[in-house]
Amino acid sequence: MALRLAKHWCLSAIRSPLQVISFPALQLHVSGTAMRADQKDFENAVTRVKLLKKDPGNEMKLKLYALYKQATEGPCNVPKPGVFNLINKAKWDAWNALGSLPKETARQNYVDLVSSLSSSSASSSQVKPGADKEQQGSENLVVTSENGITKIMLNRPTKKNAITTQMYQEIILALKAASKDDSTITVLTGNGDYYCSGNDLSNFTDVLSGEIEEKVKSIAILLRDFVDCFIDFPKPLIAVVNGPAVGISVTLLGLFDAVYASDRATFHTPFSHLGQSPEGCSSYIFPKMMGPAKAKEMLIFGKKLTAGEACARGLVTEVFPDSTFQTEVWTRLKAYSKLPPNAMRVSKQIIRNMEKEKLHAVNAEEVSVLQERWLSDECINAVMNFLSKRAKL
Ligand SMILES: CCCCC/C=C/C(=O)SCCNC(=O)CCNC(=O)[C@H](O)C(C)(C)COP(=O)(O)OP(=O)(O)OC[C@H]1O[C@@H](n2cnc3c(N)ncnc32)[C@H](O)[C@@H]1OP(=O)(O)O
Repeated sequence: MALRLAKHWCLSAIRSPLQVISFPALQLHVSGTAMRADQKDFENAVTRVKLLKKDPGNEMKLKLYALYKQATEGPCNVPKPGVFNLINKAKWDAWNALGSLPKETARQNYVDLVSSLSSSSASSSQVKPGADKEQQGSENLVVTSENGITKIMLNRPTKKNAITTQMYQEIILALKAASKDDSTITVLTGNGDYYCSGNDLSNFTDVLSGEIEEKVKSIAILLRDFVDCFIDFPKPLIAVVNGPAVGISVTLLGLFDAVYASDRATFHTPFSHLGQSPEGCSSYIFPKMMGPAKAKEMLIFGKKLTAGEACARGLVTEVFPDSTFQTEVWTRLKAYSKLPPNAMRVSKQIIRNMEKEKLHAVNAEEVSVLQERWLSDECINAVMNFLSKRAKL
């Protein structure tokens, strides 16, 4: 089963052609190795290139392009593009420079080159996690505390604040710390034009490297712990929804004590489109909150709501014009933060305690269904489709 899926992921990703966005001169220095790459290694390498998180730069892209063409089509056999067709000329030059390099050698060189790329990006990303735990925040998650308010801000605006696995862990730590700090209320918000685009879909790319079921299991445990933290959070928790919200950032809103939204915000749960199913206790809270018909419109059919519609359905507490959103909301929150903290905690607890057990059970059930979904062809295809369209190479 695992092998079949691994193969499926790899083959599904080989779709978009390589595109080079600039055109530096090219010199090839690719060493061979004793190991011979077979077709499957090559396909795996092609997939890994599409999923690289960091742009490898144009020179590297040209090398990869040339080796790919040589490995799949043999020596350059197309007419040289005109002098003003700069990008295609650079690509042609790169391919042509490989002369009569045999296809097998090109394939091996491509695999080696991708391995060197993947290992250098892995080593640079390993530096962070330890330090982040101590700081309870990082570049992607900024935690500040003042005037009785702890603010947890998603800070990945170029990716629309999509949540990586590291960010899930950091949010868990930040919530645990906030539950014990001196603040009266805790706020979750986003930096930039989006509140959050939901789960970072490249969280699933690790699954490519094998042991699929184990990886999916660890993501499931992470999701369950993450949602549990919201269920158990003891202080007033407020969402300041500064822009569009997608996926898990929407479903979680049912666990907040107040949700303030800019009139620019939208609320979208495209689970069926992604071959997935609802999480964040929304399968239980949304029907209770807005009635089953309206909840199903969102959770099954993926209807995107405006802030006004979300407010009418009880998902949002109040909508503010975007131009005055930050000022109005923060003025309100500062006033709330001066209310007696113990009274607010006790009131929250008495409301939450009625349903806490049920919510934990719902969370466990949702995660278990999702765990199956993540292994389904529907989900795999949808995620690969997004990721391969996104790939810039
Ligand atoms: C622990 C596991 C939990 C699992 C449960 C969670 C489930 C969910 O949350 S499901 C929802 C997942 N999210 C999505 O499906 C949204 C995917 N993104 C989009 O549809 C669009 O990016 C957009 C509508 C959010 C924004 O579109 P647009 O304004 O056109 O901007 P771009 O598409 O160009 O996005 C800019 C940049 O950001 C990257 N990005 C955005 N969202 C995600 C994401 N969810 N995952 C990964 N990357 C994302 C996008 O790829 C662009 O990157 P570059 O191409 O590198 O610039």
